[in-house]
Order: sequence, then C-alpha cells, then structure tokens
Amino acid sequence: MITIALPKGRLFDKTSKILARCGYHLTLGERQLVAEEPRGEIRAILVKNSDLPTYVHHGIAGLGVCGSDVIYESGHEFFELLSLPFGGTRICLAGKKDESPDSRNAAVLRVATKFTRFTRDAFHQRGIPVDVIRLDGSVELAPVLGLAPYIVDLVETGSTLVAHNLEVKETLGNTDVRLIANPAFYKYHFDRVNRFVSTLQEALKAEAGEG
Ligand SMILES: Nc1ncnc2c1ncn2[C@@H]1O[C@H](COP(=O)(O)OP(=O)(O)OP(=O)(O)O)[C@@H](O)[C@H]1O
Ligand SMILES: O=P(O)(O)OC[C@H]1O[C@H](OP(=O)(O)OP(=O)(O)O)[C@H](O)[C@@H]1O
Repeated sequence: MITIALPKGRLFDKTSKILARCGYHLTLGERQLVAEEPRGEIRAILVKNSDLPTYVHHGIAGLGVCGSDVIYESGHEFFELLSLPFGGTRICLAGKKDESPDSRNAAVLRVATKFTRFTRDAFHQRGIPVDVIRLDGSVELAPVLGLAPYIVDLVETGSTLVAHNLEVKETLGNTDVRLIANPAFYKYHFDRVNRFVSTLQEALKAEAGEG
C-alpha cells in the first residue's frame, strides 16, 4: 500500500476529486485523518499543509501533494513527480497603496511573512538587506498595523490585498502544487510509483478534456 500525505486545507477537495477519478475513493469519517480506499492500494493521511514535507521527508508518507512554496520553506529535497493543474499562485512583495515614494529606499527592507526562507533568499540573491519578521497567518495585518511596511505572501485573486488597501509591489515568483516523493521510497518502489503517476496523468488529461 502507498501512503500519500494530503493537505487538509484548500487543496484537499480538488486532490481527492482527482484521486477518485483514478479509482481511489477515500472515505473519511468525521474528524478522521487517515483514510484507506476499498481496494487497499493507497492510504491517505490528512495533514496541515505546512507539516506535509516533514511527513514525506521522514518517510511516514512515501508521496505527498504540496504547494511548491511550502516545499521550498521546508528545505528538504524531494523527487518532484508532477505539477498539478490547480492551486497555482504568485508569491509577491506587497505594501500599502499610498506608501511614500522613498519607503523602499530604507537601509533594510522590513518584511513580514510566513515564507521566511524564500524571502531571505530572494532578496539576498539581489544583494538587498532584509529584516524578516515571521508570522503564521493574517500577514496582511502587518502593514495595516505598522509591524512591517511590506509583506511577502501568496496572491491568488488579490482580494485580500484590496480589502486591506494593499497592492502588489513586485511579483517574486510563481507557485504550483506538486506531487512529491520521498527519494528512498521512490527508488525502492519505482514501478508502483510510476504506475500511480501514469494513472494520475491519465485522469488529469481526461479532466482537462472535459474542459
Ligand atoms: N489563495 C491561496 N492562498 C494560499 N495558498 C494557496 C492559495 N491558492 C492556492 N494555494 C496553495 O495552497 C497551499 C495552501 O494550502 P492550505 O490552505 O492547506 O494551507 P495554508 O492556508 O497555508 O494553511 P496551513 O499551512 O496553516 O495549513 C499553499 O501552499 C499554496 O501552494
Ligand atoms: O489573493 P487572494 O485570493 O485573496 O488569496 C491570498 C490570501 O489567501 C491566503 O491566506 P489564507 O486564506 O490561507 O489565510 P492565512 O492568512 O491564515 O494564511 C494568503 O496568505 C493570502 O492572504
């Protein structure tokens, strides 16, 4: 049986829908975090998005479905088997719409974010000193309340920024949702994992064909 870690947040519905399309029907009782499908081929564990790389890195799950943003933050190496056609976003530097023109000229750019590794790397690569304040959510509050003039966060529709009178100052990258594998698991179960990936690809093709 393959154990696959699934994020229990916003990516769960689309991920379980595509797995059902592959014939893997996961049934979950209320509050249940482990699901097996009737054929006994896969077992799914439902974990917090940010914890998912930990489970795959330690081999508790051989496979996982995870945002590339979270994969990067984990610092772990995985085999990245597939990019899924949903859940893509931009990762952006944002700040107040009406900021004073010279606020980006401060000696050090102060940024609040969940994505501390990404933010440090992105600005250090450009030689820009950055003071990163770690938050775990509701990051848009930071510029509104004066914790930091800038945030680095995911932007999908942009409506959270608009609701706080913020705007994208710069797009730093794109994120996508990936099927990842623990490298050792992949090497030992190469055929089974590749069959699973092919089944998933077929299901994604069929879904795309339906528009
Ligand atoms: N609008 C969006 N905001 C945040 N993440 C998004 C969005 N759209 C797609 N994603 C992707 O979904 C993933 C977030 O999933 P999820 O909602 O499970 O976690 P989360 O909100 O980051 O919370 P936590 O890590 O605390 O569980 C991100 O890693 C990102 O790749
Ligand atoms: O561009 P949008 O469509 O508005 O989406 C982006 C928002 O969604 C995410 O937050 P989430 O809902 O995960 O809450 P969080 O602040 O607790 O991370 C992200 O961190 C942004 O705040």
